[in-house]
Amino acid sequence: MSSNETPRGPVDSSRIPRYAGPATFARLPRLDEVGRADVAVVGVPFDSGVSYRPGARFGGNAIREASRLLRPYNPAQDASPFALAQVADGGDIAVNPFDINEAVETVEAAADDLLGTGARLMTLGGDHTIALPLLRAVAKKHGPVALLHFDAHLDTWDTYFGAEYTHGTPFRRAVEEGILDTSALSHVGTRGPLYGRKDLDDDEKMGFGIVTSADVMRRGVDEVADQLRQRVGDRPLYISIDIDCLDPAHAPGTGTPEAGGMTSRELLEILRGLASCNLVSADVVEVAPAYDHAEITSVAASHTAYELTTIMSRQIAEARAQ
Ligand SMILES: N=C(N)NCCCC(=O)O
Ligand SMILES: [Zn+2]
Ligand SMILES: [Zn+2]
Repeated sequence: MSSNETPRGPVDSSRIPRYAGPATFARLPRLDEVGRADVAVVGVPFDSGVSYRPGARFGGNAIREASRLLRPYNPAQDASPFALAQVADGGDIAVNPFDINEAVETVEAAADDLLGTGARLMTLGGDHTIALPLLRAVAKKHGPVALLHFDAHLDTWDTYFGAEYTHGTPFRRAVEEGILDTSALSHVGTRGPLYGRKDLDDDEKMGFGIVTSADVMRRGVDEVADQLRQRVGDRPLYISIDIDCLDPAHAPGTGTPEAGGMTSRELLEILRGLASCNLVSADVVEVAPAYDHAEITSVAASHTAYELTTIMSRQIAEARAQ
């Protein structure tokens, strides 16, 4: 879309029932219907990197289904994200479920292609393994990026069963590869048992700060968002959201749930507090609908992706206006 074209928005749910027709994210047009997008929403049906319950390969489509109820105006950010920029659903990246190395390469290549069109990426579903190839692609474009990683887990472990590419190891690999700006890294929502104290020591050496779920509760969302904003500054920022950052009460449909997590309200409010950051791409991973009830998890994930796309659309519109 060039700057003088009006973005094509979602199907009007006051005219066509929102439960009718195939699901795209927020009932937006498909990418092939609009040619190119400022924000491409893409599913990644991959879960061969999990260490416990499988099922995140179905996350992207569950989030699309739950996103039928999203409406075009976001009052929390005073913005109509799909009118400010062209947001479109780019479908799924077809990854090999039997070969993790090949899957990682496929995700990176698909992300390269989409970023090469000038789009920012909002990926849906998959297990956390996919953050590594997505970060590789983003870093090729922007250089090493700041990372805010919302998760119960550190995901900076080394290997599982000798495997380097798993959902517990993407951010150690990313630090090793030099694709993260190690002066601006933070986990948010961390909690639960670890393998040993060394997990935390290693993580700190890699440059990560930690805001635990208990910190969010004690200090409150505004103070946490302020601190994260300061840490990130105006660096290009990637936000990776493992839905298990939420308490299992707010996100039961996930593969490695841990008690004592954030509420969906806390997560959404922290994200809104990051609206001024230079968000270049984001993911929402680890939604495993087979363990969900009443779409609790996929509704939370769809609203999370909505806040993230709103941040990106606002920034695209602001940059155009300058
Ligand atoms: N990235 C997620 N969701 N979980 C990582 C858990 C790794 C483990 O089994 O210790
Ligand atoms: Zn996790
Ligand atoms: Zn994770």
